[in-house]
Formats: sequence, C-alpha cells, structure tokens
Amino acid sequence: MYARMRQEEVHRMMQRLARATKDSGMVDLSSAFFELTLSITMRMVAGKREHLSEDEKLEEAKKLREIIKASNLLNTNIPDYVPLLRWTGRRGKLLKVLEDLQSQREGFMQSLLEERRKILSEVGDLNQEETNIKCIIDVFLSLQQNEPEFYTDDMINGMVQMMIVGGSETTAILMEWVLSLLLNHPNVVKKAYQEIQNHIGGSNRLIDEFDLNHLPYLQAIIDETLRLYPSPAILSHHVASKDCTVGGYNIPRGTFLIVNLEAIQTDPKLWDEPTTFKPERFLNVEKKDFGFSYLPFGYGRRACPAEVLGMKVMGLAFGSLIQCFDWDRVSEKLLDMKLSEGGEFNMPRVTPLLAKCKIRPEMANHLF
Ligand code: HEM
Repeated sequence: MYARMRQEEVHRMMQRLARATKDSGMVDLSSAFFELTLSITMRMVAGKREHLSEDEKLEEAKKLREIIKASNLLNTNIPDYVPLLRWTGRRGKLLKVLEDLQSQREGFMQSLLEERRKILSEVGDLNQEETNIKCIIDVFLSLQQNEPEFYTDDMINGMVQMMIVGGSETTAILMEWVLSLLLNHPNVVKKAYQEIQNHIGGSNRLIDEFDLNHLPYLQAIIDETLRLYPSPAILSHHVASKDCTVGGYNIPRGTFLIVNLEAIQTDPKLWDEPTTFKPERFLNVEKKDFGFSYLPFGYGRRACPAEVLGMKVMGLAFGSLIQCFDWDRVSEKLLDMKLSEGGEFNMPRVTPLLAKCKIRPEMANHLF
C-alpha cells in the first residue's frame, strides 16, 4: 500500500539532491532524510505533504518539526530510571514541559483530523476519486461512524501522534547512520552498486520496491546498520507483567524494565567481531535465527508495527542513492561515528551529515 507515493517522495529527494550537487557538490543529508521520512509519514497518515515543502516559511511545518524533535528529546525521563531524583524539583519541571508539549501535539493532530473530516464531507468516498487515496485518518474516521464509542477523537488523535512522531525521525536518523557507514566503507558501496547493476542492468530505469527482494546485499547493509546503530538504542516503557527471572535475577511483577539494545547487539559473547561493519553476516541467514540477539524493532506485542514500512523506505532510498550517485566524504578523514550524548532517545549523530556526491552520468536523465 502507498508504494507509488513512497516512490514519488524518494524521487523528489533524489531530484533535490541532484540540483544541490550541481550547485556545490556538497549535500546536507540530515535535512534531506528528515524531509523524506516526514513527507512519507504525513502523506500516509494525513494525506498531505505540504507541511514539508521546501518552503520552510510555513508556520505549521516548523511547528510539526519542533513537536517531533521535542517528543524524542523528552522521551527519556531520567527520574523514571533513577527514582531518587523524583524527590528533586526536576520531575515537577519536566512534567510541566511534557504537559505543554502534549497539549501542542494534541492540538496539531486534532487540526489534521478536522481537515480530513471536512474533505471527506465535501468529496464523499475518496476511493472513488482517482486523484486522491485514502489516508490513515480517513480509515479511522470511517470506522468511527460505525463504532463511535471505541474510535473516539481522543483515540484517533493518540494513534496519529504515535505514527507521526514515531515514524519520521527514527527512520531519518537510521538513514544517516547507513550513509555514514557507507561513506567510511566505499568497498561496500561498490558491491551494492554491482548488485543493483546485475539485477536491473544499464540505466534504463530507476530501482523500485519490487526490486528489493532481489537485492540481498543492499538489505544486509541496512540490517547491519540496525545492529550497530539501533534507533532507539534502548527499549524503555516496558513493565514485567508477571514475576520472572532474567539472567539469574528475580524480577517481581510490575518492575520497570529497560532493554539495552545497543549492548545486546554488540555483545562479544553473541557476535563475532561485534563492532565491525560486516553486512555479509546477514547474507544467507534468516533474521529470526538470531533470536533475542537482534531486536532492532523490539519484540512481542509492543514491537514496532511498521517494520516492513521502515525497511521498504530505507531499501528504496539507499538503492536509489547508490544507483544514481557516486559518493564521497567531505574530507579524507573517516567520519566521526560517535552517538550523540545529548540524552536523545533516538541516538542521532553528534554532527549533521554532509557528503559529496556526483550524479552517475548515465542516470542524469532520470533526475532532471
Ligand atoms: C526503520 C525504522 C524504524 C525502526 C528501527 C523502529 C523501531 C521501533 C522500536 C525499537 C520500537 C519499540 C519496540 C519496543 O519497545 O519493544 C518501535 C515502536 C513503534 N514504532 Fe517503530 N521503528 C521504525 C519505523 C517506524 C515507522 C515508520 C512508524 C510509523 C509510521 C513506526 C511506528 C511505531 C509505533 C507506533 C511504535 C509503538 C508501538 C507500541 O508501543 O505498541 N515506527 N519502533
């Protein structure tokens, strides 16, 4: 579902990068990736992308970005982990900030709901409209008509918040890590490019989502990045639903549990050369065979509901970036791969990601 829309948005990003690289040869990937993932999420959830147009003057666009950034920043509440701090004033201050943020988020999402409600009342069933497709809010609103006590505005508002806030920055940050690793490992880019060439052949068309199943090495690059740089790096907000034992420790029911994904996925007892970027380790294996050693989308009932979507967006974006551009670092030095220590839940890079790229001449006619 929404495959054509994802293709359009990736193509739009590629065209923007092509224009930027013609001017300066240098591109700001942090902005490009955030814009891509936000556009895709907004179109899918709310049926529009204009929040995210290049025209950053739009007040709403700025507001949405601020909400997403603040949500991810505030997701890690230190007093939840160090109960002693609950007795200090910090908790009270934080609660106030969270209340303000929540009221902004609710207001913003409610305006999206009202907008779709108005459109639906004007045009009727969007499925009949060839130019418009149903977005997720439309689906919720039509369910609301049959079960209003369950699909309340509050419930829909909460779901929409989770999708927009959870879906955009996480994927964008991961994309920054994928490209950072690629810039530091040009031999990996070469192999991925060869794989794309072998499958598609020549320059007659751009890669699409149907190609992804035939590109295992590209897929392995993304899997290996998710191992080394999981975003989020910790799974928090879990509570033991019954008494249990973990690693020999007795955990009473109700205990707040934190899973340190980064530590598990780079544990030398579980992984060979744990900190080395080796996409090959994901070739010819079933990911489920790694069991609890590899959980970049969480596990069980509260696992990420959008794993397939996230993997498709990243696969399509990186397949296209490798197919159409030659990549290089801005300096000879390897990129700094340190995680941000700013306490951010999603573990972004310390510095924004800049790179040099050149359009592969044979692909230029697809981008201009
Ligand atoms: C490659 C990109 C993504 C990664 C690596 C990722 C990873 C995760 C992880 C680790 C969790 C927490 C699981 C847990 O605590 O056990 C999660 C939850 C969630 N993710 Fe994603 N995610 C990605 C993309 C997305 C997208 C695109 C969306 C929506 C459009 C999304 C929506 C959600 C939601 C709604 C939850 C909360 C689920 C719940 O609490 O029941 N994610 N994600």
